[in-house]
Amino acid sequence: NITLKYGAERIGKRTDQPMQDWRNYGLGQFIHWGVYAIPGGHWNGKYYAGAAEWIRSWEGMPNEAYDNLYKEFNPKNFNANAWAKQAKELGAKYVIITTKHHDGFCLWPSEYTDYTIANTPYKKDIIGALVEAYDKQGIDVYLYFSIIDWNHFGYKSKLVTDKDRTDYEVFKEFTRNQLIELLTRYPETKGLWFDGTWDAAWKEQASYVYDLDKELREMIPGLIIGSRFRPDDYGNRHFDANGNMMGDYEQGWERKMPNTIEEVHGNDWDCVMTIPENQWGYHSDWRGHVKTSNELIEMLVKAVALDGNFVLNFGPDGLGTIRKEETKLAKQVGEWMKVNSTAIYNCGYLDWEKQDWGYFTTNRITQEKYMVVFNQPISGVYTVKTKKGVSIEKAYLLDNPGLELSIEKTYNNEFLIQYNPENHPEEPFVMVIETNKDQNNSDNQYLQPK
Ligand SMILES: C[C@@H]1N[C@@H](C(=O)NCc2ccccc2)[C@H](O)[C@@H]1O
Repeated sequence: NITLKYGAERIGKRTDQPMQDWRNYGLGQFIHWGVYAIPGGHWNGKYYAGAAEWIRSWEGMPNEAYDNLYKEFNPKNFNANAWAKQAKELGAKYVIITTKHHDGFCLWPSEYTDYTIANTPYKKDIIGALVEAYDKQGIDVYLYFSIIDWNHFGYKSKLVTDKDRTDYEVFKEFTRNQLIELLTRYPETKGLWFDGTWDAAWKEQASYVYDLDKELREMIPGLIIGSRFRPDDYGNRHFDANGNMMGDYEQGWERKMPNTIEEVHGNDWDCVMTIPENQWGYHSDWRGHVKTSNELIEMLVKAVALDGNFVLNFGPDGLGTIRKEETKLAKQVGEWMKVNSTAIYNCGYLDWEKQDWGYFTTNRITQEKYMVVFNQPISGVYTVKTKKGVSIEKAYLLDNPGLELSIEKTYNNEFLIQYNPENHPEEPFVMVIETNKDQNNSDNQYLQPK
């Protein structure tokens, strides 16, 4: 073990209520919105092949042109309540909203820079409107904040000269001021989702970030911050020099997912996912693969089955409209959630052997167990290998509890559930299974001591 002053503050999961609530969300919504939505991945009639929110870094976009775009930002179709209502129908339990992306443009009227919504034709506080709207829908609000800030003179990716260092000190105080300002203006905030912390300059700031982390957490008790914020004494992020995770959950799964529980290392984690291959901000010409609702549902279920949360990204356009492809997917996923969210909310990993037909999830409160089916076996036989001494006593469809499914027990304690759906559901479905160990099993209620 290496002695660290700024390493992991805790070993193992946080057990307080705000973190348990976070752990039980299952599904979240990411919103990437800002000035980059105006060009939408094009400039001067040319197509930008990168991620739309990075267009300022493209040689086809002169910095001076980009840095004046905010003077046109006037999203006349923006309706915070409509966005929050759509998120509710999607079934999202929390939302992560970009307050400031790498370009440094602030969607709130920050007093620490002029590069904010207050100095656009729109003028009004976008973050305030969204926090209020999502709160009204009962959706917890988390704020995305980019440490990278291409607009601030003091931001540096690496510190070479003395001037870099003195400028960077100004940038560090600016960053601290903006974060305190955000938590002061929006005390409903449940957590901060930091991004853009991979620079060498930031990785040298272990003690400053440690102190800032502590200061922010003291402002809002229970505040949740992931592993993409603090560097340890040696500049490691996510995991310190002893391999212990820093922060409250692992934030490394961006557009990718773990495949096994071993890769999760017993930590909480989120997967943040784009609908196209790699576009977070609005791009008017999505190229490559656009995920279907069934692909997104399988990612969501896989995340929950491996004890994580799945956060689906939406990139509204320059006028504040959520594009039709995203609206359609939100509706499709939401319809599936209306029927099947019992296997998602408050659910997590069940340590039974993964089977080809799909994923197990279990409710952390009731211990109820679910089989979420994506691959119907031609045989109609669903194999379940339980733990020693655990037998399956009942199996039925979540959306048709009256239809009990037949169960065969093999000699080596495997259970074969038979189900040949007449209607071959064209979408994933859920089976509920009851075991001899379940409190909620009707027979057991009489067997348990009074
Ligand atoms: C959540 C996304 N993160 C931003 C990004 O720059 N990702 C690229 C990246 C992803 C992982 C490690 C380093 C860099 C994207 O612009 C989105 O905001």
